[in-house]
Amino acid sequence: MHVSVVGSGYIGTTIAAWFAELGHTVTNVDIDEDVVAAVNNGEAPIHEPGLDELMAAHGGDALVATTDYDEVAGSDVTFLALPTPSNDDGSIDLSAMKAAAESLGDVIAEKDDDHLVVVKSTVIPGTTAETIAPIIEDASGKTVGEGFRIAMNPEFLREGFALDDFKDPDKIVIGAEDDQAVETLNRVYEPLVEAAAGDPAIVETGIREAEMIKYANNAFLATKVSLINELGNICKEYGVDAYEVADAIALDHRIDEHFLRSGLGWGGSCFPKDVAAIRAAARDRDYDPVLLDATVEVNDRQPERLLDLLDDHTDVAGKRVAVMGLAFKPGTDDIRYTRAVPVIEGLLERDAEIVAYDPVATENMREQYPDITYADSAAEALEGASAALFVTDWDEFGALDAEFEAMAEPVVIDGRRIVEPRDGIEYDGLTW
Ligand SMILES: NC(=O)c1ccc[n+]([C@@H]2O[C@H](COP(=O)([O-])OP(=O)(O)OC[C@H]3O[C@@H](n4cnc5c(N)ncnc54)[C@H](O)[C@@H]3O)[C@@H](O)[C@H]2O)c1
Ligand SMILES: O=c1ccn([C@@H]2O[C@H](COP(=O)(O)OP(=O)(O)O[C@H]3O[C@H](CO)[C@@H](O)[C@H](O)[C@H]3O)[C@@H](O)[C@H]2O)c(=O)[nH]1
Repeated sequence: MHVSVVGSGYIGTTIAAWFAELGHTVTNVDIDEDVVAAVNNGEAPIHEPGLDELMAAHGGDALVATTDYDEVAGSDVTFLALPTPSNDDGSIDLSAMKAAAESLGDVIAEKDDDHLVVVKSTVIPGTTAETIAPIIEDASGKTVGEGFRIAMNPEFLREGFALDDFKDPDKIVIGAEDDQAVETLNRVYEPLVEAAAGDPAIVETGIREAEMIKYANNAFLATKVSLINELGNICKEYGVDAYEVADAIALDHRIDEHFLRSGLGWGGSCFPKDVAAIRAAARDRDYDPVLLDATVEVNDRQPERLLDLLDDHTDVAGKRVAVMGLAFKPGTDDIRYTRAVPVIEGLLERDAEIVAYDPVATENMREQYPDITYADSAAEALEGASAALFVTDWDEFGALDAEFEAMAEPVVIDGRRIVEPRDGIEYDGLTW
């Protein structure tokens, strides 16, 4: 099939590359010329393990990027993989989606065959049918079901594992109100389902349900992490090993072992924005989402708790402090809503001299904090530091050993349970 993907960010690039790998012809549209050039040169515009190889194989070949929406006309189906960031009140900003819907409508106006538009972005229930579809109708002069069709197909992949998650998903959710849209989406995913190592469930449901399933998924997982963080905080007060407790409760299949790592809490481009959006949407309908409010409150407190632990061990004013990890989690250069930001802010308030290290996210953070020092290695960050705060659980941090000996004062405050306590360091951790 000929598939087009609008937006070539974390989701758009991943799905475009995979659709090409699965044998589809793929056209990728993005407004950013640098992104388009990278894709056509066979380079990944974002950092994601394994993506370089996939882009090298298909970029400029089965996968061609363009800034020109007209190129979409030759495709059978278009996925909208555009950002839906938070407004100040938590609701989602649909400006990119609306602009793309209008451009797509102009293309559909000129097209003779039927076209399927699939919302891949995370949007509040009602958005696809009540906001996106009418814009395409106005711009194309056609109506849903006559000239074009609409569907919603949320994405559940995780950054850092994007390729594996996409090719081997637990579920594929197809939200649509007409059989032809369902059939087309099933054909798009057919080679993926055949190649998947597991047996992904295909959930055929309504458009609103598909939109809500995405928020429910993320709200559930974010709440699970906040719950284990709350329990971890209580464990610490009682000198109980929170990870032993987590391992034991995970044996109950109703709980399971995933998302039970307590620590600094959740960041990233999705949980913060999606929990904020569904809380705002609930309030919009006069429903008070007390549990989701608490989910966020627990999460907001974790960096403060880390900084309180630091204060228990040393006064960092005027001292060099290493911030170990800047990405919101390992395996990505994404710093959106990373817990590193409240940690850096807390250290700046304490007049610490910050030296930060991350294996891949340094350049992104440098744009936000140009005035702090960035080290090229973990060893360089630790050298001469009076304290080290572990913010991201990169594997390489777990292997640090002799490097701690170069610290001025070996105070190690672990936000991610990544450093093993040992002789020679003054260790404290959020949940240990
Ligand atoms: N990042 C994830 O892991 C993830 C996972 C599941 C769902 N999602 C959802 O997918 C959506 C996209 O997220 P993302 O992280 O890929 O976003 P992103 O910010 O990484 O990428 C968006 C891309 O869209 C381009 N763009 C912006 N406006 C455009 C327009 N009018 N026309 C064409 N291109 C345009 C940008 O240049 C950018 O390359 C969001 O709704 C997000 O919630 C993201
Ligand atoms: O036990 C855990 C698991 C995760 N986290 C933190 O939670 C955040 C999110 O992690 P993860 O879910 O692995 O990364 P994302 O790439 O943000 O993926 C989430 O958000 C995506 C975008 O919506 C969804 O597609 C995925 O299903 C969903 O897991 C990160 O800050 C992690 O450090 C923990 O603190 N403890």
